[in-house]
Amino acid sequence: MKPFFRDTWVEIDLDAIRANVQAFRRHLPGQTEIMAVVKADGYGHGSVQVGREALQSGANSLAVAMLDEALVLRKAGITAPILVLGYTPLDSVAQAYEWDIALTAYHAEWVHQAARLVAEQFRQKETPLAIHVKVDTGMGRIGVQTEAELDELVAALHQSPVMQWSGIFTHFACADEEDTAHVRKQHERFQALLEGLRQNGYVLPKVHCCNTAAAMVFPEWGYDSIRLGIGLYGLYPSMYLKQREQIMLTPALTLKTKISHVKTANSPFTVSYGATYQAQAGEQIATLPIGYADGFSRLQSNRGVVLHHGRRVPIVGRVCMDQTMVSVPRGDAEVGDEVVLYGRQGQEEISLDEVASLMGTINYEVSCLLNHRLPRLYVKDGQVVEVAHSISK
Ligand SMILES: Cc1ncc(COP(=O)(O)O)cc1O
Repeated sequence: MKPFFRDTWVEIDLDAIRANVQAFRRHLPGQTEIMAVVKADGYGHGSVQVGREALQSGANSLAVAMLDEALVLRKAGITAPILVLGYTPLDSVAQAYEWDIALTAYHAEWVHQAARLVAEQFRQKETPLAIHVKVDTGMGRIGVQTEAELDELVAALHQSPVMQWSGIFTHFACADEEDTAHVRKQHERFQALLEGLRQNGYVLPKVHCCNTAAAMVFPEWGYDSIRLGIGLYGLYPSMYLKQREQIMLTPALTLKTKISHVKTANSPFTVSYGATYQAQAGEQIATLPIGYADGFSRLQSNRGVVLHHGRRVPIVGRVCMDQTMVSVPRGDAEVGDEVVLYGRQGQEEISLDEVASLMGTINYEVSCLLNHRLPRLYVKDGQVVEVAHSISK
C-alpha cells in the first residue's frame, strides 16, 4: 500500500549524511568529537533519521534547540547523549532529567531552582543532571558575559550533587565570513574565560565552540567537540565558504513533484492569483501540486525555476498555497512527469543557495521551511529504506 497519497515529496540521501560526517572527521583533530546538530527537525531533513545516520557514521552525540526536540529523539529510541542548546523552562527540567537529556545553563539562579526541582528524582536516579554552561563571547543571544557571572554559575553547579557540570561552550556570530576579526575576538574572549576558570582551580569539562563554519576554517579550535549543523546536510554556511571548497560536501535533500496538469494557450490567458503572468498563444503551462503551505515559498513567484527533463523552466504567476505553475517548452510535458524543485536532475542543479538568494535569505531557512505536509523518503545505497509522513499516520 502506498504510504502517502500525494505526488510531492522530499528525498533525503542518507549516504550524503554519512559522507558529510566523514568529511569533517577527516578534517578535524583526532580527539575532537562531532555533535550532530539536528534541531528544527534536522534542518527540515528529519531529526530522527538524520540523527541515527550521523551517529552510525561517527558522530558522538546530538544537539537540538529545545527539550521537545530532544524528547522526539529519545522516544524514537536514540540513546546517545543529547544536548539542548537553548533555554529550558524550569517547569520542564524534571522531564529532561527523566530522559537523561543534558541542558544548557547561563543563570546561577536557574541552576539553584532546577536542582531543587529534581532533588526528589535524584534520590531515585542517583545520577546527576548534565549541564553545559553557555558563554556569550559576542553572539549577543544567551550566555554569561562576565567572569563574575561565569564564576557564580560554575559555583552554583558545584554546590549541588544533583548537577553535573558537563560542558562549557560559546557560539560564533561571524565564523562564516571572510573577515575573521570578530570570530577571532570571540575565540580569544572564550580562551580568557576558560583560563580564568582554570586559575580558579576548576578542571574544565567538555569544551566546544565550533559550528560548521568555524570547524571548516579553524579545525584547531575543535577542543573536545564541534557542533556540526548545516555541513551535516551537505550545505555550506556561506557562499564565501562554499567557494573556498575546503571540504567537499554532498547535499542530502532533493524536493520532487509530478506534473498534475498541462494546458496550451490557444489564446493568451493569465496565470494564478493577481493575474501577474500572461501566457501567450501557444505557450504550455504545467501545474505542480506544491505550494507555500508545504514551505515552498511564495517569494518564488515569477522568479524561481524548477527542473523538467533536465532543463530549467520558470515558475510563472504567483505560487499558491498548494499549487505552482511553470512554463514548459511546447509539447514537452505530460501529466505525471517528475519535476525537481530543489536538487539535481540530469546535468542541472537547483541548489538551496540559489533558492535562498532569490528569496533574500539563507539556505538554512529554505530547508527549515519544508514542513510536515511533505512526505520524506530516506534513501540509502540507492534504496528507499524509510518513508516518514506525519500527517498520513
Ligand atoms: C548554539 C549552536 N551551535 C551550533 C549550531 C550549528 O550551526 P551550523 O548549522 O552553522 O553548523 C547552531 C547553534 O545555535
